[in-house]
Amino acid sequence: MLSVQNLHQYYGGSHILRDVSLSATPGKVTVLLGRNGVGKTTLLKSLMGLVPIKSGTIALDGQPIEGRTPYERARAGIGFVPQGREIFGRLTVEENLRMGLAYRSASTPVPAHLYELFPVLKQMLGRRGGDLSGGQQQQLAIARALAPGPRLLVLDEPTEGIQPSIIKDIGRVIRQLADGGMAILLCEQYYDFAEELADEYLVMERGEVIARGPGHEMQAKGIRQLVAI
Ligand SMILES: Nc1ncnc2c1ncn2[C@@H]1O[C@H](COP(=O)(O)OP(=O)(O)OP(=O)(O)O)[C@@H](O)[C@H]1O
Repeated sequence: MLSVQNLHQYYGGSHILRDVSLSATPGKVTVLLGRNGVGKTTLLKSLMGLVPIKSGTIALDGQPIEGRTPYERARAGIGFVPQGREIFGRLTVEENLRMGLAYRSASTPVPAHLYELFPVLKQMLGRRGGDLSGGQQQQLAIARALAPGPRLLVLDEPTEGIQPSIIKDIGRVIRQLADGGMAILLCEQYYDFAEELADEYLVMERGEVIARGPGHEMQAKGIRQLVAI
């Protein structure tokens, strides 16, 4: 489904992504681990077309997308949950969800199954996004990304600053989505959460992928030590 080959990216003279290759597959959670500042967010933004790449290819179902706009990539089936959630604080929960449907017709309803995944959102439909807790905002950001029905969901550190009970709920939803056939690319620093969900893992250090393999090997390979602060 998603195939990234030999990606390089620079901010000015700084070489930020160095020959990064990875893939994400339907029905699997691919976890990207790395400490602060190794280039995870830059990689995800490159995938979404939010920052330009210098060289390399990004393909969705075999079709190159690296020349496409973020909007076109969303339409092609990629949902993005950005770091820091980027909820519209002055819009209601329902309006935030509708933003996820912006490229559909105005009468397209918010899919009801989103409220089954995140029941709290149904109770808070009229509440302003800015009045939600961090965990509720994170759930809203995930639901907004899911609203148009993506085939690949890309999440940038969804556990950052979130209370443990909501982290558990988010983990359950991610597993459920993958079991339903969605491809998931999850960028994380929280090792235990990542290990529990990973079907495949990659570790980045200074812009390079330094380790990769099946999720069940993470413990034996000592991956925790690679990302410990
Ligand atoms: N707009 C920018 N201009 C210049 N340098 C940047 C810019 N954004 C990020 N960087 C640098 O690029 C490197 C990678 O940053 P990035 O945010 O991708 O890392 P990260 O692994 O996602 O870290 P974090 O977990 O803190 O988000 C860092 O050294 C950062 O300082």
